Amino acid sequence: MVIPHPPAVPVIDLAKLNAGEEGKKEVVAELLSALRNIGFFSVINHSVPLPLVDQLFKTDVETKRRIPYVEATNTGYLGHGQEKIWIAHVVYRRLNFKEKALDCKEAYNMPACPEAESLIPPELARNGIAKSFMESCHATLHQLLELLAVALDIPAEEGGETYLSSKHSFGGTPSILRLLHYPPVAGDSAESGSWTRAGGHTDYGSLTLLFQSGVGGLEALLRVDPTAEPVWVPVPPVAGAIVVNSGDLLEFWTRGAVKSTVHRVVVPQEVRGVSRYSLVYFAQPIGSTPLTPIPSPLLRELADAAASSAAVAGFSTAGDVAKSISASQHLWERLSHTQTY
Ligand SMILES: O=C(O)CCC(=O)C(=O)O
Ligand SMILES: [Fe+2]
Repeated sequence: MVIPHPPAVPVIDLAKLNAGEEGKKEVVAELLSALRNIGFFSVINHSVPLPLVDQLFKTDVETKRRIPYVEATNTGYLGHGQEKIWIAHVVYRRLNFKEKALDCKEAYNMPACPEAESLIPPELARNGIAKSFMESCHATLHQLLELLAVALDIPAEEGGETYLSSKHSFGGTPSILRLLHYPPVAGDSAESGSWTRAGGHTDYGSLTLLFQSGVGGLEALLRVDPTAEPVWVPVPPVAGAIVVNSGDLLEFWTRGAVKSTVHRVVVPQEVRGVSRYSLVYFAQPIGSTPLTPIPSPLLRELADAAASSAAVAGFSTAGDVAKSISASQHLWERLSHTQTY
């Protein structure tokens, strides 16, 4: 469906945090509204050094290929067609999209924790590139989780501002940093229907931080009536920005008040013949973290309405998975449906 004025993905300027309490209030409100509405936003004036992003984009394919994929840790290299990400998502299946394509991409997953240095290729371990990048992603993750905790008004006796960030240690979690390369597409092959860059899916963790090269194609599914044609909103590259989206765990923890938005990567006409690179930091909490609701008065107020509308719209992953499982059980369950080999 083409809608005349699709909503734009909000851009949140973290520099406002330097403008005292008023600035912080504004950012907190923008963050919650973006997560509640589309589940995607871009942040500018963050503290992740951009030269590191460029260095990681340039990682040589041979370097990545040398480290084979290991299912038990979800790390290493996956080549073209080895992932078919769309099929894992129960909500997506229910929408009955025709897309059953393989993902035409290569992915290289690194554990996003300091103790995993032996799994980081020497080229990226040298000069501490990978480690510095992960540390700065982690610091931004904490900053965003603390702003979200403020937005949700979590009481101090429950952990307050650090309720969410304290569950996301640096190390000791299955968080990963993923280097993605989508090869150039020739002619009309993108329309053949047998493959896509990344099929529609939700992310399995809490928040995802994504850095895109200047090449577009990422799209978020707008939550509309599931019986109508889906509406995809472009998530365009914004120079120097991080794209942030909510994953399944935030949907569980907020009882559906924040959704885990379905997204995909397509090949717009203007970027055919061009490689696309992205870097994705998939944040996961400590594996044993339960999927129980965040203690928040605001969420309690929203819970009933959100639960019933989510159930009606059929967009709730929360309703599809037993709530008694832990964050890592959810992750491994989702991963087990993703690989094609
Ligand atoms: O490459 C992108 O822009 C998005 C990739 C993505 O959504 C994923 O790997 O989960
Ligand atoms: Fe994703």
